[in-house]
Amino acid sequence: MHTSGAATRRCVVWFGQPDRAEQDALALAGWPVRVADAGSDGVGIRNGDIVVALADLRVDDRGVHEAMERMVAEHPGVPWIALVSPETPAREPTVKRVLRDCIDFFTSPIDTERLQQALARLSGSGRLRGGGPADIAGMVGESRVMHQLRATIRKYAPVDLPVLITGETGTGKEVAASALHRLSARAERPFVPINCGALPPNLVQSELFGHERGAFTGANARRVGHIESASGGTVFLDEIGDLPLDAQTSLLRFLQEGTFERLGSSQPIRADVRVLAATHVDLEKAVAEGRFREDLYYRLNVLRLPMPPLRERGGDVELLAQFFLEQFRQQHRTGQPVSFSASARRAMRAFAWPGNVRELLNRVQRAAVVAEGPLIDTADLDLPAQPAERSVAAGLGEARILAERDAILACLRETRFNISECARRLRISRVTVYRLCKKHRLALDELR
Ligand SMILES: Nc1ncnc2c1ncn2[C@@H]1O[C@H](COP(=O)(O)OP(=O)(O)OP(=O)(O)O)[C@@H](O)[C@H]1O
Repeated sequence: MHTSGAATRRCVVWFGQPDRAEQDALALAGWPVRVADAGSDGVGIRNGDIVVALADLRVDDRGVHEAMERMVAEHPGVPWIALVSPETPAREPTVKRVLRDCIDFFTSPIDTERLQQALARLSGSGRLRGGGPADIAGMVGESRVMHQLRATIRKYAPVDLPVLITGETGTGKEVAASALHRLSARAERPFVPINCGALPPNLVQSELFGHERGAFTGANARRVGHIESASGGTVFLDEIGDLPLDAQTSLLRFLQEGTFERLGSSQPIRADVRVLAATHVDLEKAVAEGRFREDLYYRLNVLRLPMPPLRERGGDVELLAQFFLEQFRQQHRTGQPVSFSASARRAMRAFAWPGNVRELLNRVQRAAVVAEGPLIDTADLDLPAQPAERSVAAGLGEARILAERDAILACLRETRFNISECARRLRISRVTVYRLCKKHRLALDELR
């Protein structure tokens, strides 16, 4: 990628050909422009950079559009804004796909003032962060599926519609719901999570919508329900499949009309609340079996967010394990253990994680307590051991090489690719870190 402009903490990477006035206007607003070519190797994010990418589609050139489509698809974690002109073939499938993946678009002549405002809004919304494992606060993961998930969350957050979050238990559905809230215009208002499965069936209506005094035996005072208390904000209905049918009917009415009634009252109350729902059961099956209202299902299922199981997130399992270990060490002010042995890492990678991220968190916390030395081992995690087949079969020489590669890669990940820190931990020089990366064909740019 060829770039112009100085190294910076935040910048616009403009894939295309901005004119001088456009570049100057953004630079003056504190957004230096790096001009880049869509056919280049990547967005060129340097460590800690905060980047917005502009997909300049103002030329009628199929090659450029195809390159842009590849670039946008390969960097779902970056917010993209499209620039179009009357020359842009907006009906071309390639162009349509780029536009679909962008969070906003501007038409030529570009209103740079409005563009500056859009960039300022993006900064203010907390949607822009430097690259790093916790790109959306509390959501760790660098795998492709997690980048895609974060891009979808950013896209759904500002749209004031229900989102149905699906996925196995412990995949982070509540973490995602909280992110959708924090990245929305409702962020300053309440976020109210409700576990529908934990509510006693006879109290669900009252818990959700409140009750008047005397509405039922024991209702000694008026009570405001969760929906009303979330006014202006977001409710997150976890385990929505467990909602009894009468509460489903009230919820449907609320979603359709924006009103509800407290139990024991016929006075409709209006509340402005966004509804997010989650399920780990097959809601379609519940509909087919008559346990869940079909009309409510369609209302909730406007935008769908499937959470990937941990076993499909590749190296994220190690990243998350190290994250939880560091959290534990900070909370409990303990010095040891500091990391995981190579066999523990193999075991974590091979395990199917039926309880997903929550199970990993629990196992790491337990292991942090029981481990004796500086490294958590497979037995501390109570996981089945995985033989290091390749090393044994290949003899000692190759085993040493593989161990060296594993150690350097693990340390790079733990230090989030901070070369100086990695060198310090391994007690080698920075030059040696680079030399070993070259020797083991570890492409730092790609791994980052
Ligand atoms: N990507 C992630 N990064 C860091 N922590 C995570 C991540 N995903 C989940 N967690 C943590 O894992 C635990 C389980 O997450 P959460 O409660 O959001 O899962 P869930 O899918 O809602 O579970 P359930 O189906 O049981 O309701 C929480 O402690 C959460 O903070």
